[in-house]
Amino acid sequence: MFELGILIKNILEIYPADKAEVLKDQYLIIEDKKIKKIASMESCPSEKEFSEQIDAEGKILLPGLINTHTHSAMTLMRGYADDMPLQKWLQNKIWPFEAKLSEDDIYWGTALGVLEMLKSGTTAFADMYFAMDRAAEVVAKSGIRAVLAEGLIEANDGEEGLENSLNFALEYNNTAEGRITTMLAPHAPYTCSRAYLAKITELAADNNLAVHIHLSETKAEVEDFINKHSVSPIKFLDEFNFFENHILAAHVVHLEPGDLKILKNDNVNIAHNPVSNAKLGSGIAPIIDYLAADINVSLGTDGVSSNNNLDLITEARMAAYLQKVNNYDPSLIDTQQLLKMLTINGAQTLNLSQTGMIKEGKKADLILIDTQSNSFSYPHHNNLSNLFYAADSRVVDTVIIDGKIIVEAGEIKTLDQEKIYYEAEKRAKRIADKLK
Ligand SMILES: CSC[C@H]1O[C@@H](n2cnc3c(O)ncnc32)[C@H](O)[C@@H]1O
Ligand SMILES: [Zn+2]
Repeated sequence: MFELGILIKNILEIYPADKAEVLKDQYLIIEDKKIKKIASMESCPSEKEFSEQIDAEGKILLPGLINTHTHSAMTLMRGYADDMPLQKWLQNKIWPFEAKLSEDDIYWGTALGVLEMLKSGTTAFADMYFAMDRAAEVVAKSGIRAVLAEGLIEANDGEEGLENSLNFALEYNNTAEGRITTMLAPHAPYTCSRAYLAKITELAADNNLAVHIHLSETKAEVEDFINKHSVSPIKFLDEFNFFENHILAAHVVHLEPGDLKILKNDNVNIAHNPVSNAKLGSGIAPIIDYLAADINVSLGTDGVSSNNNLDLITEARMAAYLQKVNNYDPSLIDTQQLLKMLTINGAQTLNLSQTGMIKEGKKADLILIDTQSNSFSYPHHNNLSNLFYAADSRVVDTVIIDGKIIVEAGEIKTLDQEKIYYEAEKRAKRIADKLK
């Protein structure tokens, strides 16, 4: 049947993200999954010409937010392991819990993560975890966009795991009507050997796949690495051309001399995770230096166990505040930069160049923010300021992905929220009880 498209009318303001300009009193037409037209309400066509229409009075339109580093199923570990440093947290609490996860647990943990991401305005995310075929089921059902990768820890996964992760990446790339793409994902240079990482580098190049990795997250990790290998993790990877593929490097908090030059020359994409870095006491990534060097910086939440939510609006606030306080300079990282990190930069990081901005011809991944919501606060001098400095994700009203309305008036249309809460609670308790 011929699809008539969606009309969004009376949009208070549009923030395109690729330019600082704010468009006021607009309408936008979505057709065939894409943004067909953006224009002033003065020339708005009749709503009869459309199959669906949204009245966006009092609402502002933004590109969908992009979470460039998470482990969705870790929602099951929310509140299970707080107030610990990274290695102790992983070794004493997280890895023992993960060893007890079944594939169904991962399905329901991912479902809880995706539900929370959608309701908080995230339209695309990058996930590194286990049993990603089950995560892919959730992505397909929910309508979200995702870049999925099977995480690899050499001691657990070995050659067989590597082969499986490649098979997953090849089989699932460009599935769910194109909403799922894939990467390879060695966990970190301290859990994978040179030979293993070199093999992944070769496989990524041969199969045109990007690579997602945790990199230089804590001071102790970098110091231990240097003691063992005599060079920093970044220099170590550079020695066998790891960075020649498209790289999504999560964290990148602690640099050694020479590292910044490598990141810049090799166009490494950095997923900055300020809340997780703060909570685990890992430090503050020098993103001001990255941005000054024209390195692409986007934002990620990391897993819920180190955050403890998936709210990119509060993540952005933390990103700005940490740079301001750490450098004694309140002018650092303004709201337009936050918007860019959450959208265009995220799209570049995930190789999703058709998303991340509001422009005719781009994919219709869009969110409407309700400026009348209690959480948005008053007065309204500057709506982007209220969004990032006063609000939280409860202000998200509508989420559209690939031209489809997924969240309407704050309610999810594609997933069974009550069932997800029930399953997540039951499964998280079962594992925690076993580990007591
Ligand atoms: C191999 S799948 C991903 C693996 O990473 C673990 N993880 C979660 N958060 C972090 C982090 O901040 N640094 C390092 N590793 C992390 C997760 O629990 C999985 O085991
Ligand atoms: Zn992580």
